Amino acid sequence: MESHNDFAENDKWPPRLLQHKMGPYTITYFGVRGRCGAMRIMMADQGQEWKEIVVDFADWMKGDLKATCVFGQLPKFEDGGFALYQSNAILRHLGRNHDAYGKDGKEAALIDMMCDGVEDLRLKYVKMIYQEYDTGKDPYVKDLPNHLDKFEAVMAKNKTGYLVGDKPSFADYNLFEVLLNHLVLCSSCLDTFPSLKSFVEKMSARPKIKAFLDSDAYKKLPINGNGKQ
Ligand SMILES: N[C@@H](CCC(=O)N[C@@H](CS)C(=O)NCC(=O)O)C(=O)O
Repeated sequence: MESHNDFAENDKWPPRLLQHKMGPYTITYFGVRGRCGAMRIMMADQGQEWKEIVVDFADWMKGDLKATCVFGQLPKFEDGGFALYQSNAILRHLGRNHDAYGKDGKEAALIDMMCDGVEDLRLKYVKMIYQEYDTGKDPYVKDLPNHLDKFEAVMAKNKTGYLVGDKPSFADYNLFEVLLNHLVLCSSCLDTFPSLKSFVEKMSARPKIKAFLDSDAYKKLPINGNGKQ
C-alpha cells in the first residue's frame, strides 16, 4: 500500500525530506539585513559558509529578476541547485539541514509556533518602519511590552535559555535577530524582561555569532531599506 507518511522511512528527527547534499548556499537579496538577518546569523552560528548576490534596487525595478521569483519578491535562497523563496521557509529548511528543528515532532510544532509568533512581531515592526515611522514609532515602543511579555513568559518557563528544547532552533535565531533590531529602536526595551535580556546576551556571546556581528559584512548593511531603524 502506498504510504502517505513522508517521514515513515526516517528513523531520526528532524526528517530529511530532501535527502540531499547541502549547499553551496547562496542568498540573493538587496543590500540590507531585512528578511535575511536571521538566516545569516543562523548560518554563521552553524559554521556554514554562503555566497551573497546583492541586487541593486534600480536593477530590480527593471523587472527581469522579479519575473523569475515565485512570489515576485526576494530573498531567494539556493541550496545547490534547489531554489527557495519566503524567508521563514528558508529558516525552516536550514533548521532541517542543520538539526535546529527540535528533537521530535512536538518540539518541531512548538518551534513552528514560536517562529510564527516572531513573524507577527516582525510584520508589526516592518509596518511601523516603512509606513508610519514618524507618527508610529512612539506608540509602537509604548505597546512593545505587550508583545515581548509573551516571549519572556515562554523563555522563562523553558529555563534552558532557548524558546524550545535545550539548543538554538531556527526560531531562536529569528527571535534573536528581531530583538537586536528592537534594541536599536529602543535600547531599554528589554530592561523589564530578564529572560529575553539574558537570551540576547547569551546568543550574542556565541563565538561564531559574535564574530559575525563584529564583521564588516554585517555592520555595513542597514537594518531596513528606507534607512529608518
Ligand atoms: N514573505 C516574504 C516577504 C518578502 C518581501 O517582502 N520582500 C521584499 C524585500 S524585504 C521585496 O522583495 N520587495 C520588492 C518587491 O516587492 O518588488 C518573505 O518572508 O520572504
